[in-house]
Amino acid sequence: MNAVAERLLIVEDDPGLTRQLRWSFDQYDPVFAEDRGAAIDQVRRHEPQVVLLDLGLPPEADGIDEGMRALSDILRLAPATKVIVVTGNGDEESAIKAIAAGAYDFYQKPVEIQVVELIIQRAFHIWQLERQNRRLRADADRPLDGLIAISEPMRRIVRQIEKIAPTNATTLLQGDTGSGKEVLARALHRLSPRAEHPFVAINCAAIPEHLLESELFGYEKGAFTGAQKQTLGKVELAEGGTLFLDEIGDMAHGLQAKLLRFLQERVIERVGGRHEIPVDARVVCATHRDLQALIAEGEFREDLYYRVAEITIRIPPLRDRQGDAIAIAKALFERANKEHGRSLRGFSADALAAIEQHGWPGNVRELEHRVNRAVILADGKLIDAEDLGLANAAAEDDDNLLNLRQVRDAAERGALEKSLGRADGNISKAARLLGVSRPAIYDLMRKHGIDTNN
Ligand SMILES: Nc1ncnc2c1ncn2[C@@H]1O[C@H](COP(=O)(O)OP(=O)(O)OP(=O)(O)O)[C@@H](O)[C@H]1O
Repeated sequence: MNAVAERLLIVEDDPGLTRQLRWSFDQYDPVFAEDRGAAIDQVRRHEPQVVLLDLGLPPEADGIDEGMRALSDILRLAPATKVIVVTGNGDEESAIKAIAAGAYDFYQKPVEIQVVELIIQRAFHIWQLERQNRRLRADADRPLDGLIAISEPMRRIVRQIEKIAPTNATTLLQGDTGSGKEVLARALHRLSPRAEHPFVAINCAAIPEHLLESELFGYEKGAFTGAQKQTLGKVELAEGGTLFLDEIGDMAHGLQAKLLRFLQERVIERVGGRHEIPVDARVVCATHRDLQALIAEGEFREDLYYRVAEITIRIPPLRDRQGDAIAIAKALFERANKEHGRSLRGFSADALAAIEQHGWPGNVRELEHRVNRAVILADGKLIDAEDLGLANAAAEDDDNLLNLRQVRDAAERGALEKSLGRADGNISKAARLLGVSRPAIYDLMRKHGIDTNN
């Protein structure tokens, strides 16, 4: 944290004393004012961290009213300023009044330069410490840190998140795999009054149905073979905080009914338990699937849909968020460059063009994956399209393709086929290569008519 130049303002109407102070404190390059108006002008112009203020200012050099007004004006304008008031000999009452009004310290005339100097030094020191503190706090208060939103649709989403955060509304984040659903859910939590309480995430697609119930709702000792002790579920662990249910579209029907009950009545029952336990947790769900279509197919309960989608936020795929891919790539690059101890300079022009052109079927996660790999493997000082594994995509036979959608679809299919090929048809491995989840790769295979039994 870099220090700023120290600047002292001396508000004093006695010319003899002013001269003495100027000479004594020239290391601070002091600025001067003789009355309240001039003092305020100097505060505006020079933003001094420390002010030495004589309380007996004209037109009432014998009273303290004008000095007290100057004190309050300065603090209103620049509350962090350390104001040291100078009072008449023995006038403790005024000094105490000034301290009560926000002055940092006081000093009684006659002025002894060495003592005043110590007080001033300490005031600058405290100001620096407080500034550091303010900065650290501001960093912690920026919960959207790390979330990059350059494109208009993403900026709109961030504004929505900021509005929804203080409420308890159950929110559904709908977006393709890797598009940032979890980052947004976390931001929502951190911006909410629940921020001090836990954020508990669970991926409904990753856990087999019979285990998901006990993961979610917990179980009592002896509820089933292996249930050796009472165990709390994710819902209970999120007490006071936020429960993030990822891939809600993949939740089995039976469990949907239990989740609905929790959302309606705000109570749960542990597996093998006999009584209801009230839980106060805000629920945020996410899915890459089209819940309306799932409802039509009878796979998702309509009543649950209306409960989880009190507010729906649709996150567009990365390819539709103009400017985001490059901005996120650059931020990811900085992080990876540091993390892997490399000293690369950035992206070459062809890499940037490839990032803009690529269809990003795996969205930000794919971007993260490619940038990380490129940072580790790049030979030169700049990352080029080849390091990103995008050289072919850029040079693909695009003359034969009519529009952007077709280009993207072709790139998506190409990447899919390549990864399946490289993984010898092993879906999990192919998903890892592409940086997408298993359900997402099945969706992509369906979309491109690729046989899952291949
Ligand atoms: N706008 C963004 N700015 C910076 N990083 C982002 C952004 N969006 C996503 N990321 C990063 O991309 C990765 C994937 O994001 P996230 O896990 O939130 O996606 P998701 O939609 O929840 O994925 P999935 O559907 O596969 O669970 C994370 O590492 C996340 O930090």
